[in-house]
Amino acid sequence: MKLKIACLQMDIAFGNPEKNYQNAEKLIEAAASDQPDIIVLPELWTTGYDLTRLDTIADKGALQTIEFLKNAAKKYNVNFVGGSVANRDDKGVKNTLLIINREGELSSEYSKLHLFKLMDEHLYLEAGCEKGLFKLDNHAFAGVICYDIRFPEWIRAHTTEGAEALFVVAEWPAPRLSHWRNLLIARAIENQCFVIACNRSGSDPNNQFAGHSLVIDPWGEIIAEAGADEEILTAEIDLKLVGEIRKQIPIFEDRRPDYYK
Ligand SMILES: NC(=O)CCC(=O)C(=O)O
Repeated sequence: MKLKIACLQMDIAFGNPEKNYQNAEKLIEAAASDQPDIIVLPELWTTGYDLTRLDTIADKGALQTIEFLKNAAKKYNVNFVGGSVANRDDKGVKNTLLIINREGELSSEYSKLHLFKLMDEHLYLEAGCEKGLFKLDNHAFAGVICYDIRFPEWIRAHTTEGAEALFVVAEWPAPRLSHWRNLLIARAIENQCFVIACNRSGSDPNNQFAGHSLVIDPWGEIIAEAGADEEILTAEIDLKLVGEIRKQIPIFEDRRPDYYK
């Protein structure tokens, strides 16, 4: 039930997928030396928020990134919550989270449901329409993307279906660092689940990003927190704690959904 996690809090090169693949390769190799069970990457890690150039830099069908992560998963025997990529198909570009298991298979995908207007996502991206539930090593998890954490009802829709840990991949700007920390802690407490949140570091032409990737337990205690710069944040989580806390304060039994949606 114990899982070792490594969050790659990358500094993302703006609009430069090749440079980002190289950096990710280096960080994955370094993280793998500690034999983690799950490596997590941030949001839009191949392109950053270079949205005006998605026509040329988005990953068609996310195929290049899927191949990249599959190879790394097999090489290092590790699962990936592989961050999100700008994923182009005939209808447009989605912001898609990729889940790759340690056998090197694409186990699941989730496209960001809530588009963030403050960073122009609605002008360049298509929203997803499915939940981010997935399984790795037989454990039930959920994955969401950045702005999604402002929608507690969306996260709840995953934990009522059994998710024991919530993975969040993000490009969260520094001016709202306090929102990032408080929202993530709140999601952990109200859902009695682990929260593993991987943000990026560095800056792009429009934003300075916060870093401060976090691993939070189901009691709302911070187990590990990164600084502002590029780093690999590691932590060990014990999923047994989820059942214990849900038994102690049985909120999922005590809910009154007839009175609220
Ligand atoms: N990339 C994002 O979705 C950013 C969300 C954000 O900054 C917020 O305040 O919410």
